[in-house]
Amino acid sequence: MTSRADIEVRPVDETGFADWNRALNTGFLREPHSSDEVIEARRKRFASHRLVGAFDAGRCVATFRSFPQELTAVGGRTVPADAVSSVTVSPTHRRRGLLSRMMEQDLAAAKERGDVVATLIAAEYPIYGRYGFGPATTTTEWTVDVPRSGLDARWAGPEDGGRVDLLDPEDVRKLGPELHDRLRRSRPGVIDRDELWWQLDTGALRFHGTWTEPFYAVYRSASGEVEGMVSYTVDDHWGDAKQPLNTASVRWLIAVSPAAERALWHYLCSIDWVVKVKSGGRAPDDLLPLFLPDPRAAAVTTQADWLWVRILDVVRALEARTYEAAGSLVLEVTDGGGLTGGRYRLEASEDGAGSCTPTDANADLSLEVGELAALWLGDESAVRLAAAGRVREERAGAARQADALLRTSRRPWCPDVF
Ligand SMILES: CC(=O)SCCNC(=O)CCNC(=O)[C@H](O)C(C)(C)COP(=O)(O)OP(=O)(O)OC[C@H]1O[C@@H](n2cnc3c(N)ncnc32)[C@H](O)[C@@H]1OP(=O)(O)O
Repeated sequence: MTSRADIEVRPVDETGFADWNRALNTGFLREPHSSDEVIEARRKRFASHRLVGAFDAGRCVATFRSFPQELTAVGGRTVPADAVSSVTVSPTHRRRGLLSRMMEQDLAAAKERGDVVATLIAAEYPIYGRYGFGPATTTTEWTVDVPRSGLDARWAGPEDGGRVDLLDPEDVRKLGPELHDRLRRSRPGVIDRDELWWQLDTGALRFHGTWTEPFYAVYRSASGEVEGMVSYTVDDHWGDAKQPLNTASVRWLIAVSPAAERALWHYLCSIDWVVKVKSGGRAPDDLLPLFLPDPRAAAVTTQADWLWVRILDVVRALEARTYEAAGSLVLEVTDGGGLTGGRYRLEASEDGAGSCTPTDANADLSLEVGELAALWLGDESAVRLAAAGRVREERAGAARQADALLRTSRRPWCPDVF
């Protein structure tokens, strides 16, 4: 076995990209070699990203990629994030510390650059807590049993003067970015989508070899404003008695008004032949079930952690968001990675603004930096974490007070995978 010192971890340039891509496919258990077209598409997609590989005797055996991202905090301000993806270690080289080496280097560089957080979508829950990440949003998928929903099957469009129209991919590339930008500035947990994201989503850039065009529909309000958009596919499934049993699967549905959400869900549930609608990943408090006369027709089929956040700068993270109540709280934050631990006083004022300063005062609440990430976007409850022994109250009632400050009336939502 090669010793740890003989395996080199270094940035990957143009010349090493095909080998890096082969190692990435291998780690994700996909066909190792990609076509030239796919390699070119990925090269284009990752051109501005930071690619790292680990090399044993010249062969790439581990991959890591990070790139600049904007994440919306509570209140609508965005913070610069170091988005981490393409994390793989070949089965021949696992559990020898390669991920730790790549992650520690990347987080140190992100801190140095001034990123406020690092983000990722975890393949498996146990991997990233050790690096200070915590689960900061939850994803929920519903499957709607359409005939049971109680929706009017004769529905012929929104009753509010708005309208739903089908879109072609090129229209999506024109109208989607502005709608998404409006959404992300109002919804904590949403991340930015760049132009290449829209090209990939609409088949203009083909990343995975095969491409099947999905359906796209838009909701416009009575005044003609674009307020919602959905992308979905439908399978072709018929029962033995020749009855249609199709399932519509939402790839994504974004909206900036409840009217748009209502209309798009009703639209999906009214497509002839469709008896099931799979919602795709939503926030756990999504409005979907409430739009159905019988909310039990929407059954939760998936509920899991989604966006993981690693706070790199406690002061800037806590000052970037707004607060639900006025108050003061001293947090003792432990950071095994040595990037942002310490004792901080959080002061939230009546207008919702927060200030955060290092302090020597007695702590109210002690917690790991990953638990702070779980609280930061408002998804988790400090009272719940205290009950589970994951945060410690140094003053009775501190967890309840933390919830009054940090929790939000709506849960955060990250609609994308990256
Ligand atoms: C953001 C994303 O890209 S998510 C995708 C993550 N990638 C995958 O799931 C692909 C398949 N898995 C892999 O490629 C690898 O197993 C990885 C990347 C998850 C881990 O890489 P490794 O080099 O084996 O990790 P490394 O040796 O640095 O492990 C560090 C520690 O994490 C633990 N660990 C690593 N992976 C896991 C896991 N999947 N489950 C539980 N613990 C894990 C190790 O046991 C080790 O613990 P220790 O320090 O107490 O001994």
